[in-house]
Amino acid sequence: MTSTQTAALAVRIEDMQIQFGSETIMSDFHLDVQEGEFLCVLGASGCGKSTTLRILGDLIPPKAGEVTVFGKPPHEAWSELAYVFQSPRLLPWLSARDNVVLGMTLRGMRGRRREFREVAEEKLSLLGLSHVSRKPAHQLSGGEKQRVAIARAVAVQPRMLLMDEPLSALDIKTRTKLRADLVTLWERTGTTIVFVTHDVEEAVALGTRVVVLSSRPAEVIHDVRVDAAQPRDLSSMDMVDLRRELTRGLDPAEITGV
Ligand SMILES: Nc1ncnc2c1ncn2[C@@H]1O[C@H](COP(=O)(O)OP(=O)(O)OP(=O)(O)O)[C@@H](O)[C@H]1O
Repeated sequence: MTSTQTAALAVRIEDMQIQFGSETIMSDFHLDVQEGEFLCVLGASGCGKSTTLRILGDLIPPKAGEVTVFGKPPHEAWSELAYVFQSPRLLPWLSARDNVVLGMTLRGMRGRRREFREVAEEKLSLLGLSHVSRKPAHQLSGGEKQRVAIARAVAVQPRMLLMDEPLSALDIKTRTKLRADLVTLWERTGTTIVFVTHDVEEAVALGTRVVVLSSRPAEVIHDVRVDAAQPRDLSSMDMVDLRRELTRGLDPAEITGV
């Protein structure tokens, strides 16, 4: 591999082993993510998707193997990442805007509070939330809260967003709207996104690339580039075929959106 290719790599996972007690979740696992990619990760329940995100974010170490994020070990790269989880994890008594500001403060970003608020307003506006920016988080709907969580993650200007089933708790209408917002966000910022989901339709709606992991020990059983322009027609034959292809080798009980 040339140095130019290395520079374009956001994530490199080589021979990674994950073990909890006597259980081997992954052994010799490989995955590369290119900078700027919107990678969707599908896979059997318990195959290690969330654990892999935690390893990238330096929350836990792998048992063995080499993991680099932007060419560095995860403990040197964590400040370039931001997480979005399935639940929004906001402080309920703070306004939407101040939850975003808090994220920037906790990240140790330098600046005046007024500047932080301006950035927060801008990110909330990008996600269609200007009208609720002063509302306390506990008064927001589930979809609004998750948007605030995404705005909070984006406000720290991460080079990579790690998203762990961020839309799965939302109703279909909100989910569909948020998918479109996420694509807009990705197009405008160019941030690398690694997005874990159980929903095949969601993966093909969002990703520039979709990988599917087998159950333990997990390995990549499908790795597909999705070149279709956004917004995508999910009922087109190409998309229907792609959804079928991606579900081969997966337990139908563990996935949705086929
Ligand atoms: N801290 C831990 N201690 C022990 N076992 C763990 C720990 N964290 C995860 N596991 C186990 O490791 C396996 C992989 O977990 P992980 O959450 O990464 O799976 P996943 O692919 O994200 O699953 P799902 O799709 O169901 O969310 C599971 O069997 C889980 O029970």
